[in-house]
Amino acid sequence: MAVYTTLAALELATLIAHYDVGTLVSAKGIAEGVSNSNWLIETSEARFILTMYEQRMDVAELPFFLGLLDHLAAKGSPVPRTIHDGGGAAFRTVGGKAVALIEFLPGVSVDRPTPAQARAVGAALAGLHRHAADFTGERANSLALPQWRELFADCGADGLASIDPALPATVAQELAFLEASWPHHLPRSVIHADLFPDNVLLLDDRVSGLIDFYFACRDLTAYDLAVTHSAWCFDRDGTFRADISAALLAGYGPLSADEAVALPVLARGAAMRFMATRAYDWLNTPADALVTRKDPMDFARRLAFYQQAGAQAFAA
Ligand SMILES: Nc1ncnc2c1ncn2[C@@H]1O[C@H](COP(=O)(O)OP(=O)(O)O)[C@@H](O)[C@H]1O
Ligand SMILES: N[C@@H](CCOP(=O)(O)O)C(=O)O
Repeated sequence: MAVYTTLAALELATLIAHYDVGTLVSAKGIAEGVSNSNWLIETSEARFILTMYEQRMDVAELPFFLGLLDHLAAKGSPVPRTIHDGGGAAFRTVGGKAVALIEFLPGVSVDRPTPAQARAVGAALAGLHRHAADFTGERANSLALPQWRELFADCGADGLASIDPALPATVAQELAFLEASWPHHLPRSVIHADLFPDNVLLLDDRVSGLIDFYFACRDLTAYDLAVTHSAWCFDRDGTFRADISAALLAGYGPLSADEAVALPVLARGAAMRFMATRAYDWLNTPADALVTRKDPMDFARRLAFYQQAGAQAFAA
């Protein structure tokens, strides 16, 4: 459940009155998501998403995230626009917390994509990278290799072993491998960095929304494809879906020779990135917290797959 803060009807109506969007009709908390509080807002004119940024968000970074949404939407990516208030501001403050009103996009997140949907996701990701090319905002990746090492160190060997006895050795070996082989020289761009199925809205085979840009940053472009591959190409039981992989890669389009060679290493990195945050959260989320912890072992198994399959994981 991701509604950490309650907002009284009067507070909501007062907030909405600062925008040229009609009058408040209803507001419902949205249970999905883990990071921020979200409400589905209905006004006399349209639907919107109201996001309240919770403790993990550095408000100084909001202009980057919200500016990126506006830039991509203007270029034609299926990304929600930020609604600006009467004074032109992209976010406001309520009870000491930043809030933004965002365009509501239709569509549903799928659990088990079809190849046609995976192809559309690949194409939408390529479009996002193209459309972001002239975005001037800058944000470094705050969850890159050095931070994975820090997060695993914070977990401690005993903590990792409490998740799985083999995890401390797996993590130590893989960090050493990635630090020695990370392809720092590849082309860079603004990337989404978290394009999981729950961050993509689909209408049949069409991508109607790319959402949740709060990990977006400038990093290796092909790393974004590797993240997306690691998130989309496995069944719930961990089985690799070669058909989804082939469709996602075909939808994305051709990579440079260097990027294609680097994909297996980038995918191992992607698996480690999500193992790191999930393991940290697994050990540090109180039992009575409102959010459901995500299993780090899902990505330990994907890492083992990428280690074993190498380039075969990306065969056409
Ligand atoms: N622009 C949008 N249009 C439609 N639904 C949205 C939009 N933004 C968020 N949502 C809904 O809210 C949920 C949580 O949003 P998300 O940004 O993923 O939160 P979190 O950052 O906490 O994970 C999404 O799963 C989706 O159902
Ligand atoms: N995609 C990440 C979790 C990030 O949460 P989100 O709800 O903000 O996308 C994972 O699966 O570990």
